[in-house]
Amino acid sequence: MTTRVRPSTKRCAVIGGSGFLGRHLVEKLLDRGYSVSVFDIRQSYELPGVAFHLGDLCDKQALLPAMKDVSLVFHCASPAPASDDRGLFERVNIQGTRIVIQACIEAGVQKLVLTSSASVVFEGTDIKNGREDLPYAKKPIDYYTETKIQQEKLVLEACDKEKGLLTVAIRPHGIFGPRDPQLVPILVDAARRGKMKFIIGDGTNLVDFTFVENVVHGHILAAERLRPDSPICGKPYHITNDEPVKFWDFMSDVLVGLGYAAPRYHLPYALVYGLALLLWLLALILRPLVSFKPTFTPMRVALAGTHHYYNCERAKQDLGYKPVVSLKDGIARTVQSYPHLRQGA
Ligand SMILES: NC(=O)C1=CN([C@@H]2O[C@H](COP(=O)(O)OP(=O)(O)OC[C@H]3O[C@@H](n4cnc5c(N)ncnc54)[C@H](OP(=O)(O)O)[C@@H]3O)[C@@H](O)[C@H]2O)C=CC1
Ligand SMILES: CC(C)=CCC[C@@H](C)[C@H]1CC[C@H]2C3=C(CC[C@]12C)[C@@]1(C)CCC(=O)C[C@@H]1CC3
Repeated sequence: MTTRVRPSTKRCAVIGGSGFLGRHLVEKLLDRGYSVSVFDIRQSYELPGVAFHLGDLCDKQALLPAMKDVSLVFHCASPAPASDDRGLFERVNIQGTRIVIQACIEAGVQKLVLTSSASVVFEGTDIKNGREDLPYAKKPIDYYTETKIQQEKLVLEACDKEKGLLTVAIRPHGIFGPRDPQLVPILVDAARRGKMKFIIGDGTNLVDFTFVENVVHGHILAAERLRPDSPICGKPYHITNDEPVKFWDFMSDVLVGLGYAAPRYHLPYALVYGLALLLWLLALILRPLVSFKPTFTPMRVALAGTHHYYNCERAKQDLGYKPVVSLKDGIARTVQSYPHLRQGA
C-alpha cells in the first residue's frame, strides 16, 4: 500500500513575495512558524527560512518547484498599476493567474489565497460603505482594475471541494506602510515638484487606507479559516483599517509628518478630471513620438476626489478580523520609516 505524504500545513508559498505586501506577509508567516517559498520575478532580500524561486508566474514549469510539498499558496504578484501596460496586465493577471491555478492543482496545493483589490467595484464615482455584493465595475477605470476583476473571478470560480482546491480573495484598499514603493514616494515626488499645493474638490471625500500589517493579518486569518466546511470558500473579503478618513487629511498628515506643507488651495473636481483626461489622450496619441507619464491621470484624480470606502463586516464575522494597527499609529510608523524622503534630506 502506498501512502500519500500530505504537504505540511505549516509550509506555504508566496507568489510576489519580493514585493511590498509580499515581503511583509513572508515576515509575519515566519514569525508564526511557517516555512516559506517565495516565487517572484526578482529577489529583493534574504531571510533565514525563506527559499527563493525566481521566474515568471506565466511559466508553469518555473512555478511548480516553488509549490512542492506546499499546502497553502498566497498569490500577491501583479504588475504595478502605474505601468499602464494593457498587454502586460492581461498576460500576468489573467493568463498568469490561470497558470497559477493549474500549477496549484497539479502540485496538490489545498488552499489558494488571492490578493485582489477593493477597486474591482470602483468606476470612478462615489462608493460609501460598499459591501462585497456590489457588482464588479462594468466600466473599470483602467486596465489594471479590468484585469484584477478577471483575476478575482478566475480564482473564486476555481474553488472546488471535490478537486481539493479551496480559494478565497482578499480585497484591500490603499495599502500603506514601511517600504511601500508607491503611495509615499509618489506623494513626496509630487510635493518636491510643487504639485501638492492643491486639493481636488472640496476635500471632504472619505477614503479607506489600510496599514500593511492589517492586510497581512487579513490574509493569514483567511488562510487559516479556509477549510472545506467553512463559509469563506470561494468568497471575496474587504480588508481595510475600518477607519475611513478624508483623502486630503491623510495626504496632509503624511506630508506634514515628512516636513512638507499640506495642500491648501481648492480646484474644482470636474476641471482637474477633464484636464487629466486630455493629458492622458495626448500621451496616448504622442506615444510613438515621445513618452511622458503625467502625474495627474484620470484614475488618480478619481481616487483623490471621490468617496471610496468599504464595509468589512463580512471579514469581521467570518474571519474574526479586526485591524491590529490603528490609522494614527500606521501613519506614524510609515512616516518614521522614510527618513530619506523628509524635506531637506
Ligand atoms: N498597493 C496597494 O495599495 C494595493 C495592492 N493590491 C494588490 O496587492 C498585491 C501586492 O501589491 P504590492 O505589494 O503593492 O505590489 P508590488 O509591486 O510591490 O509586488 C508585486 C510583486 O510581484 C512581482 N511580479 C510582477 N509580475 C510578476 C510575474 N510575472 N511573475 C512573478 N512575479 C511578478 C513584482 O516584481 P516587479 O516589482 O519586478 O514587477 C513584485 O515583486 C497586488 O496583487 C496588487 O494588485 C490591492 C489593493 C491595493
Ligand atoms: C486609497 C487608494 C486606492 C490609494 C492609492 C494610492 C495612490 C493611487 C495614491 C498615492 C499617492 C496619490 C496621489 C495622487 C492620486 C492618488 C495617489 C497616486 C495625486 C496624483 C492626486 C492629484 C494631486 O493633487 C497629486 C496627488 C499625488 C499623490
